[in-house]
Amino acid sequence: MIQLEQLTWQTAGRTILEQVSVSIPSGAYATLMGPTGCGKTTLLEIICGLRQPSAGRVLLDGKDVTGLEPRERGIGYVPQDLALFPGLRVREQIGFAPRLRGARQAEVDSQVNELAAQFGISHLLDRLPDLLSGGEKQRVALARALAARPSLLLLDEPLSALDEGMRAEAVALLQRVQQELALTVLHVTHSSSEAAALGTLHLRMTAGRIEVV
Ligand SMILES: Nc1ncnc2c1ncn2[C@@H]1O[C@H](COP(=O)(O)OP(=O)(O)OP(=O)(O)O)[C@@H](O)[C@H]1O
Repeated sequence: MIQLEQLTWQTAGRTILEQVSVSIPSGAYATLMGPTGCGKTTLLEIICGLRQPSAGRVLLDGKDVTGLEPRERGIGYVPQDLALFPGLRVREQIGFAPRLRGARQAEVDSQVNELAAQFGISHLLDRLPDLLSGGEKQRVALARALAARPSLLLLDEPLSALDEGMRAEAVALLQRVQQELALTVLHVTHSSSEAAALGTLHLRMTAGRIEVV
């Protein structure tokens, strides 16, 4: 369960988010749409702790996480540009969070292999990100986010770089992963068909506010 309470974010004299309050129940697949520049990425970054709100609170399963570091929040984040680490091979990207948790090598390897199989990227484990296609990068970024074993997954337009066929495949993959892992998802998209296919809760942001549609 994510609860956003009266979140406000101001910068350079502009109010981008204005007292945004919304609850997303555990296990929901929430989609968030809204015009470009309205503050969707800003909201995701506040939820995962990459930005501090000017006011308001973020609660995860009833716990106030507003002051916690990103890695203390148990949130998986796939940013718009995917942000793969340039010098790391796919196995190191996916193994990053388990390593950070202090997992032993055998445990890291087994988790990397399991996620790679789940995402159909086992044959790519020794590649650097420069040598991956857009769709392959997107799968690696998702696998890397899930390696942190999050209960909440934040996705910022994760399918926008994909062609129609790959997008349909990715939608099916997201549905399967969300159900298998009982994840709560907040997925930003500009595509109403993507939102309709995936969402169990539809949110719209306009003029710094969010409403359920
Ligand atoms: N660090 C910053 N300093 C000043 N303005 C910023 C900063 N970060 C974001 N903004 C502004 O805040 C607004 C919201 O940006 P944000 O990236 O959250 O929008 P968005 O809804 O995700 O857009 P898009 O759909 O195009 O990805 C934009 O007008 C942007 O220019």
